[in-house]
Amino acid sequence: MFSFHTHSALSTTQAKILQANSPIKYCLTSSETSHSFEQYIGELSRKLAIPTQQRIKSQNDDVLDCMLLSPELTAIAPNSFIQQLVIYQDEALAIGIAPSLSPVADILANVANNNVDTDTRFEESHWFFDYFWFWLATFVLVALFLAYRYYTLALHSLMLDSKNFELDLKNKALLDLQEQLRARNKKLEYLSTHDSLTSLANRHFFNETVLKELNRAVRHNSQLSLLLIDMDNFKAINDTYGHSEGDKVLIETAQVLKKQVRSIDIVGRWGGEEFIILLPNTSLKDATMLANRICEAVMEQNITPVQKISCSIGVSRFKDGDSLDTVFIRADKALYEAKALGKNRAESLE
Ligand SMILES: Nc1nc2c(ncn2[C@@H]2O[C@H](COP(=O)(O)OP(=O)(O)OP(=O)(O)O)[C@@H](O)[C@H]2O)c(=O)[nH]1
Repeated sequence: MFSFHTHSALSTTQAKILQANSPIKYCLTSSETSHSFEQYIGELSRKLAIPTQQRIKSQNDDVLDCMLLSPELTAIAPNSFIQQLVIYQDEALAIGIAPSLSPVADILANVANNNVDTDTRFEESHWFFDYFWFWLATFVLVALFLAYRYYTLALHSLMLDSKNFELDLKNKALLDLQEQLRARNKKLEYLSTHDSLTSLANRHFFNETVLKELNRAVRHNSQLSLLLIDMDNFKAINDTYGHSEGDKVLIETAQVLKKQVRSIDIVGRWGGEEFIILLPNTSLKDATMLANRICEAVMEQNITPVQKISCSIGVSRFKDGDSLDTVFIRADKALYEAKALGKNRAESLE
């Protein structure tokens, strides 16, 4: 492939050579070594009777194919020289070397036909080199812009990461707080529904549970019984051993009661030294049997230093239209009966 270079597009070595041969203006070069081109120029020079053209070589391989028109050729204006090259193109064809030179011939023909000033034409054909600084500046600007974009994006991403990290920490702290809150709520709920001394259901929770169980019993047409338990001679225990020993008796008795019932039964502390047990799906007879078993179990306790302690129990059952109050009254009557009959026993009232 052949090309024309203006001075500005030539290498330093080429420019020097040109200067030495001043005022030569243009340099016809090929990127490949081309003997046919040399021959072509030689032939043309001979036919045009142009003083011998001069081929200048340098140590630089790049310039090996640089063909300079000798200083004598400056007598011919570049345009007219080019025109003559075109004129002799046919002759070049005749000597069989033109085909490999067709790119050169095409360029020359275009220049001649368009009647374009060679300077302009050649400058146009080397737009890249002539606008080198423009392209370089554009490239640098684009590179700077991309670097800036990358930098801002990276910075943004870093800031987001840090924000995310911060949010993660806050989120974790919130989750911890939520967990603590949940645990406290659970504890509060437990405290509000259980007796602090015995850990049995308190009266409030027991009342709520009775309502649910009563509804269930009505729905399933099942029996529901109630035990009212009162410790015997508890005042004497307190008086003899002290209030804290009395508390201990209440705590241990609560454990005995829990052990005697099923998991579906609800044991509560009604108040003072009184306990209450709700027995779902239990007849009055079975409830009375359980009450007697409880009396025996309480008696079997050996609490130091009180040792023997007993309780009395009143038993009743829910009938149609009953509420906790009405059943409680009958159970209390039965309890009174048990006390009256000598304590440490169970009595029932339908
Ligand atoms: N240690 C302790 N004593 C309590 C508690 N609640 C009530 N008492 C006591 O239980 C005693 C109940 O006494 P009373 O109602 O006279 O009944 P009692 O002595 O058991 O006699 P009977 O019921 O007839 O067998 C009182 O002395 C109350 O102070 C408590 O939580 N802890």
